[in-house]
Amino acid sequence: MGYLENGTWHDGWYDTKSHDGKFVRENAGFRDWISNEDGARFPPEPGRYHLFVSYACPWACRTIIARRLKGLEGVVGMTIVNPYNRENGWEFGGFDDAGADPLFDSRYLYEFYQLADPQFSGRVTTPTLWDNSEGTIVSNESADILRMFNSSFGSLAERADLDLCPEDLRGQIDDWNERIYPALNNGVYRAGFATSQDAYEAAFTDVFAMLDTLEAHFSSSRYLAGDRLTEADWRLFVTLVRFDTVYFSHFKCNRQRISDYEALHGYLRDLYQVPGIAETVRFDHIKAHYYGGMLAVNPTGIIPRGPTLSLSEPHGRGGLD
Ligand SMILES: N[C@@H](CCC(=O)N[C@@H](CS)C(=O)NCC(=O)O)C(=O)O
Repeated sequence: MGYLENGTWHDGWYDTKSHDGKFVRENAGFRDWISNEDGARFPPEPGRYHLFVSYACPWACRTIIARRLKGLEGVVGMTIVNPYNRENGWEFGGFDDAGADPLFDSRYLYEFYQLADPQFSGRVTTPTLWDNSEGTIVSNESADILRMFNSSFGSLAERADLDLCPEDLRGQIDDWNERIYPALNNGVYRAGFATSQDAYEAAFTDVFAMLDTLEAHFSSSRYLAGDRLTEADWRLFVTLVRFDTVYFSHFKCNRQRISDYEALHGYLRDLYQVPGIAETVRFDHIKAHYYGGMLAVNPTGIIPRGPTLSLSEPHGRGGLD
């Protein structure tokens, strides 16, 4: 884990000291947009863009899921990085299904950031969306990449008809996203990376208040917004699916497991069983990354064997609206 400063790599953990022990996530360094509008700098083109992702990373998995569901696999290339993220950050190869760099044969993901901006200062994160034509990074913000994959590729997407962010549900989707991101998606990280008791407890309270809210919602509704799966569900799914294996123990979010919540657990299984999704959930990468890579949180690097999950059991949610 580290960062670039004026284009030079430094090994280093997050600075919580200057925030009273709180973990504060940095904004993404690249936030351009693939667009089908006339004259766009980054127009949709088959084979032009490449996605660098970690199967361990919930933010990256949002984009893996969108690429999969939209049928963009033949249009946007993808390389899985090694899950450990140690002193040189994200690295190519050396783990089951982690690929070599297909473009420049580099060793580390930070080399792409140096190519995009030789003076770049900031963190090197997954997902990273690379543009082969300009030789630069379009975006390393998953929320934006998710929206680009949903709507910027038009008929290049095999499932151009599938809209993960339909106009009539946009307000509800944005509202859920704005509530779930700080309290839960990032809340588990705020709990796990806190270096003061107060910061940890505030995050813990937010995480379980949100899970309780969601449990009540899913007791009578099948999905977050309307009667369809939307982007808001997939953004939530990537956190829920890691919860019992990682966030409960490693990040100390241990009031309850998702499997202790009846409706949330059914909802999680419902989404896990959507065709194509289970393959995006790689617990070998997830455990290696969190337990084996975050030595500031787990200094021995020991990877726990459990827990046993039941994500493929019947979800029983077909009767809900
Ligand atoms: N806002 C970013 C956050 C991405 C992010 O923080 N990814 C983590 C992996 S789960 C990462 O690459 N961390 C490396 C670092 O912070 O140095 C997004 O949603 O795309």
